[in-house]
Amino acid sequence: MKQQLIIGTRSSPLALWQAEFTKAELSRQFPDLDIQLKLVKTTGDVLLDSPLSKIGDMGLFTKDIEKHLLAGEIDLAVHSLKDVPTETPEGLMLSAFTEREDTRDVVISKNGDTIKQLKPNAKIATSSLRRTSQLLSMRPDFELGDIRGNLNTRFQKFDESDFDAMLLAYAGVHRLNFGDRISEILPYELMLPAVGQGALGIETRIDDNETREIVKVMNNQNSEFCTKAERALLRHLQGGCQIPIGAYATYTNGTLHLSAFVGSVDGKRTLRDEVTRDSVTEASQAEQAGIDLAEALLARGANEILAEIRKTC
Ligand SMILES: NCc1[nH]cc(CCC(=O)O)c1CC(=O)O
Repeated sequence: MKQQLIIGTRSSPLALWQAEFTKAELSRQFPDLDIQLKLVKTTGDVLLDSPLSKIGDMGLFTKDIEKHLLAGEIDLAVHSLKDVPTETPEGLMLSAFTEREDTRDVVISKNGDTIKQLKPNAKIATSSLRRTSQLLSMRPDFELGDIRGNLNTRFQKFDESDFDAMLLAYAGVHRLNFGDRISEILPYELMLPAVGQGALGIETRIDDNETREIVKVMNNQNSEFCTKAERALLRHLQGGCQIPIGAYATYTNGTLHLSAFVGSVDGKRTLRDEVTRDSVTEASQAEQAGIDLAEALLARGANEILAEIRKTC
């Protein structure tokens, strides 16, 4: 039995919260294990401060930590699952999908306005194509801009800016105790979250059976099936580009339900569809539901929307 376990994490306050949470859970279940955190600076963190950077679902937050994992300098990596690319590097695997926090997005507005209440042509901060597309499809009048940095920095910059509102994930806002700043929790009918939003993905080396066995206690089957369905959908659609796509799965009494959205960045073309599968008992069935929904979206015109986006990415 292993005596020491080293967790690799980014050093942002949210990443540290998530790594400390993982450490606490593992310590509770394995009291004799010596668990240490190792902070890793990632390309994504460096680029956060550069205004020209285009950061997104390209593994910029995960690649550097994965190098440390492959080199054996850390035993496991704790990521926000939504920042983890759908293709995992050779030799590594996601060994646990934690129970999800509320997966919805939230509006933080200066005077407490909801999306509907915000004034015409309000200035909204978001850098995500997914949020941009869904937001503009509801409110084409909004002027969108960008606030960069980790969550704490974004709150600080937002308060000093002339933005009227910003959009964030409930999970991060709640974990860092900014919950009292939430003006509206966006219902799934208006805003589908990012694939994997609200869950942590715990990554290990494939050949490290001992660590895999230990981190299994963090796995939540419901979360695993739901996020695997969402990730299979994304893998089937994305083709190396950051695209405006949202998805949300539930898994109750053996029934998996998956909703998804694909849209143009300007929000003028949007597609939504869903699939329900009964008697799901294996992760592979959940993944198949994701692939089938992706195919249905492609057949209904997602391929044209995506082709347009790929021209510029
Ligand atoms: N892309 C940044 C990121 N990665 C994970 C979270 C929050 C935690 C989560 O959504 O799981 C955030 C911030 C945000 O989108 O508001």
